Amino acid sequence: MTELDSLWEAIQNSFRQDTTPVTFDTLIAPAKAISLSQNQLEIEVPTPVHRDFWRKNLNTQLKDFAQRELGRSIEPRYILEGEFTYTNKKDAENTTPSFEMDTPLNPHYNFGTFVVGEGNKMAHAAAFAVAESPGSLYNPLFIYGGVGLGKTHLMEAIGNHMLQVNPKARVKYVTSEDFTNDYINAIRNNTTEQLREEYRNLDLLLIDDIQFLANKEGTQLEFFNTFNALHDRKKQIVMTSDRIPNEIPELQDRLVSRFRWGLTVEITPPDLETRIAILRSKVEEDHIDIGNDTLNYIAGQIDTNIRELEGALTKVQAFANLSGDRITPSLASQALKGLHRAANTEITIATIQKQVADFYNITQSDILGKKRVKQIVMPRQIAMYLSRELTDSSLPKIGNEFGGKDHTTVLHAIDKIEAELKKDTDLQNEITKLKAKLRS
Ligand SMILES: Nc1ncnc2c1ncn2[C@@H]1O[C@H](COP(=O)(O)OP(=O)(O)OP(=O)(O)O)[C@@H](O)[C@H]1O
Repeated sequence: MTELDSLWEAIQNSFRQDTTPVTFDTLIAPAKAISLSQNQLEIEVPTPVHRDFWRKNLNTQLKDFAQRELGRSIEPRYILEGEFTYTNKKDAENTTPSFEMDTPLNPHYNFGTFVVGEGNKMAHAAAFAVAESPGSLYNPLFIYGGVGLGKTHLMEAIGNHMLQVNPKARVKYVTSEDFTNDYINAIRNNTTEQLREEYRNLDLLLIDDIQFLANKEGTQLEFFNTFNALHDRKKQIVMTSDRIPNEIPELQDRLVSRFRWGLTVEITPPDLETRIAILRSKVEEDHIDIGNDTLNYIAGQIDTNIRELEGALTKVQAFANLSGDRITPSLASQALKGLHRAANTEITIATIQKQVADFYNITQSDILGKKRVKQIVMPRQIAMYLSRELTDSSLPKIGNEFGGKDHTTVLHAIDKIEAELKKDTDLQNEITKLKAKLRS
């Protein structure tokens, strides 16, 4: 008989004497010891109910019995039958659960390198205030806006600032997908307690792209609990998203309402001056010799996404390096030919309204107006739906551009069209045609 077998037999006997036969037969006997190391005993249980029961009601006794038998203390670990474990999967031996590997902050993402302009000044001020007094001013801070507008930059700047003031601060940056994966791995590896401990002992949690929690109920619950634990202890939470909390589909109301406890700020696309200033700060930082006229030209080409703006600058530089020519507006224009075309075909809400109005033989002012007749209501809803699909605009912005309508009206329109599209093939064809026209 191995040490493991004799230990388990002794433990089972002790439990048999200490509990009722029913409890023993239903909850204790089905558990099996599967491995024993210096300080860990792995026990396989058939269902999560068994696992919970062992953890809650039998853990202390189990440790006492084992200590008595072995003369040393061991930590029990419960594994669901058939579940993945590190010890029985050789190839996973060197894998540590991902939540132990903090994503390091990008040192470039700090307040010093962030150019403040009209579209981001409120978000910048809020982020800075939070970095200066974490946990007390705006908690959570929720930053939302379109793609590539500096949300992650600002969020990480808060983390970098906090670490500068206190290098020992526990700061964690994750995307909501990382959070989901951490959670799934923890369930699979039976390490949810460690995961919780790790997240709930942070000083600052930065969670990026929170919209990806949509439809993930279990993760939302875990996040809800993490949120509460941090918030109760006045630890700062910062989130980013491409939209406001109540526009995130299938996000539980209790999360939405908690996200509103702090401050929600929007970042909107930068105006021309800010785009030029961003480019200028980048060329200064990288010591690139490039004149203002060229910077103005590049900034004029890309107006919605700062990542693309930076990409355009890199493209122009690469083009100049290859050709050996000086960087001028005309060289930039050659380098950005493809981009230029893309910028020209960018779809705006106004173009959508016009195309939809033409398509259904109504006027653009019908689309913007309030008439409730069917021939107008449906095209109006289609135009709202397409605005959401084909532009980066938020619901409030769309509402605004449709004659100052409330964002809930827009949301209702989108839901309505989505529902119709599932069953109405004529509508499907019409929308396909409209999209093709808009993209041509
Ligand atoms: N105001 C700014 N000043 C300087 N650089 C900026 C500014 N805003 C954005 N950037 C730069 O633009 C790039 C994209 O920014 P970032 O990744 O923060 O955008 P995002 O809003 O998080 O995008 P996504 O929605 O794709 O996650 C980064 O390199 C960032 O440093």
